[in-house]
Amino acid sequence: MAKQYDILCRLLMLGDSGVGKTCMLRRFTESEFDPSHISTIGVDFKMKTIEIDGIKVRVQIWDTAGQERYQTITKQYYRRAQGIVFVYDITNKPSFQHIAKWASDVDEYAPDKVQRILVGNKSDEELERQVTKDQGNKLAETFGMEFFETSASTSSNISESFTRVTELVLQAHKRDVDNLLGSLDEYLEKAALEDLQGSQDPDNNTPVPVPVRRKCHS
Ligand SMILES: Nc1nc2c(ncn2[C@@H]2O[C@H](COP(=O)(O)OP(=O)(O)OP(=O)(O)O)[C@@H](O)[C@H]2O)c(=O)[nH]1
Repeated sequence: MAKQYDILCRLLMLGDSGVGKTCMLRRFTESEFDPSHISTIGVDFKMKTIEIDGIKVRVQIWDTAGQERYQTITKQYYRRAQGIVFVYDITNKPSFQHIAKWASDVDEYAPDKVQRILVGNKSDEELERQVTKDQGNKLAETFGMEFFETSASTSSNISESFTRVTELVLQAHKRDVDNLLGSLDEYLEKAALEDLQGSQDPDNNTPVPVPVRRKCHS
């Protein structure tokens, strides 16, 4: 059985209801866009495997409900997040103003090492724009985050933003990743050696074990 991925990373999407979190996630994982708005209840997640610097990363992305009434549930997911995608809607100023609140919740409930990016979604709706790109950039700078404008509708910057936050997570966990890859190399060398020895011994029928799935932090 071929190894399917090297590392698992957990991302969390946060932002007001209707900013397009579910659509962004579906665009990234399924290359689809559904214009209807069915509010997420509590949390949901989707997975996608991407390759970064030769490492196969299984990205598990948690999509949270933006509605206030689910906040008690969704906050329970902050603790295990390694990366956060804060999303606002460029055609909805209040959703932009609320980013500060989402960010302060993350400060309170997420691990210190958590990586964050800021995303202004619905960039295809230029005529309806209420938040300028410059305002987005400045807010991101204030919080020390990288900034993207995306469109789940046209797919603009969707893959780039999810890939970037995953890269930031890998960088933040670099030592863990190096250790994992180091032990994988050792393991493969050992397995190859055993395989070679086995092939020289006609009585040796031992199967070569397959690397198991591992996570990128404890
Ligand atoms: N024009 C445009 N519309 C979008 C885009 N992304 C999402 N929408 C629309 O915005 C609405 C809300 O999208 P959702 O993805 O359901 O929003 P959400 O943030 O997941 O909402 P909650 O689950 O309630 O938190 C839907 O009607 C989408 O069609 C986009 O990039 N461009």
